[in-house]
Amino acid sequence: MAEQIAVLGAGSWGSTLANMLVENGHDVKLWSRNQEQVDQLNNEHVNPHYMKDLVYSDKLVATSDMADAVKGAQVILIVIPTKGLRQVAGQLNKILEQNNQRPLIVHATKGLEQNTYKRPSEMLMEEINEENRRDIVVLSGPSHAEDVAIKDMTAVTAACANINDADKIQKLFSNNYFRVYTNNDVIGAEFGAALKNIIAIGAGALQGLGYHDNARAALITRGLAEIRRLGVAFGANPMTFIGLSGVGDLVVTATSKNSRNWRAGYQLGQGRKLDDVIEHMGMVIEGVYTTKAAHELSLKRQVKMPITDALYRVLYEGEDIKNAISQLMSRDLTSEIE
Ligand SMILES: NC(=O)C1=CN([C@@H]2O[C@H](COP(=O)(O)OP(=O)(O)OC[C@H]3O[C@@H](n4cnc5c(N)ncnc54)[C@H](OP(=O)(O)O)[C@@H]3O)[C@@H](O)[C@H]2O)C=CC1
Ligand SMILES: O=C(CO)COP(=O)(O)O
Repeated sequence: MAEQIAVLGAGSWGSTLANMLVENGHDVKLWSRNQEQVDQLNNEHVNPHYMKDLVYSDKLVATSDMADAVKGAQVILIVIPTKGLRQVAGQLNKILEQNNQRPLIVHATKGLEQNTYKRPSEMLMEEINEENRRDIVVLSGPSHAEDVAIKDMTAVTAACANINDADKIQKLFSNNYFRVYTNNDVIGAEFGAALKNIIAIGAGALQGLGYHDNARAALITRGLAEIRRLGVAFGANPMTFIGLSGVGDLVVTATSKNSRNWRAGYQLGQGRKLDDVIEHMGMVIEGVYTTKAAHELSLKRQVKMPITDALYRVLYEGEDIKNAISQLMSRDLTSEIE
């Protein structure tokens, strides 16, 4: 059945999902704060800054008026980088209050908030009144926008404490190339999504420095061990980390040139400066900010995250990457299984 869906955020992922939802037969309004981008999407059906090869459906309606996007929507999908999420959610809350609206809210944001270390669903629950929302659904998993745009086979997770809401999102989003599984572990899905970006930067850096397959496999495996450790300390189900929003997303991000986090790491490995890498990416590199949040959180919770700590020193304290790698490799020898 066709649903009315609002998508907030017209970057790479938001605009690609909005287009896919139109092709799934839904009535979709895509909100962007940028009027020029809205005009390009409506008139030329392109979004060249974010998705240079995608021609969008002429049934997709873009708008820079959030109230217009949201009016009457039964489902609202939020695809805003972590840094802007609270502000957009606050704006949305005012509109929902005025309309007396109670939609199902889904987000696809992958990060942790600076200083508070909150997960995206926690930020959304704080910013959007309980009377104006149901449980939050997390859409996560190995899903580069570039692959979904060309209808490559993709499988993701819809996680929600209320499994009926996860089921609803599973049905709305799934099609013959995009398969959605459900999970009730929101904490695990969000920690997996946020923390894999740190490891992806590390994997790119290793490649930029000239390391090979063994190094990448070691980083991914031991990276997953520390992602799971932090997630479980906050109540995540350890099984989630061997699922799509765990190892699945880690593998795709840590092995693909489509990943902005991997590309950032690669350039750092090749000797470029962080500010320069951020400036030239033109899209969000969530892992840079999540490294700081996760490093601080791991100290606070006394959870060992040696790879995250090494990357923190490289990104925020100017340590040479090669030194950080030697330090990692010369730590006390330990058991693989805790
Ligand atoms: N790209 C991908 O393949 C995937 C991305 N994700 C996650 O989705 C989230 C969004 O990523 P992605 O779409 O790739 O990011 P992009 O950098 O491609 O786009 C970000 C979008 O968010 C908008 N935006 C940023 N801050 C604000 C704000 N304060 N108010 C309003 N709009 C804002 C930007 O607007 P403007 O252009 O005006 O700056 C832009 O439209 C991230 O957390 C990412 O990790 C998840 C799965 C896949
Ligand atoms: O989360 C993603 C794919 O699942 C996107 O990763 P990047 O942000 O590294 O491009």
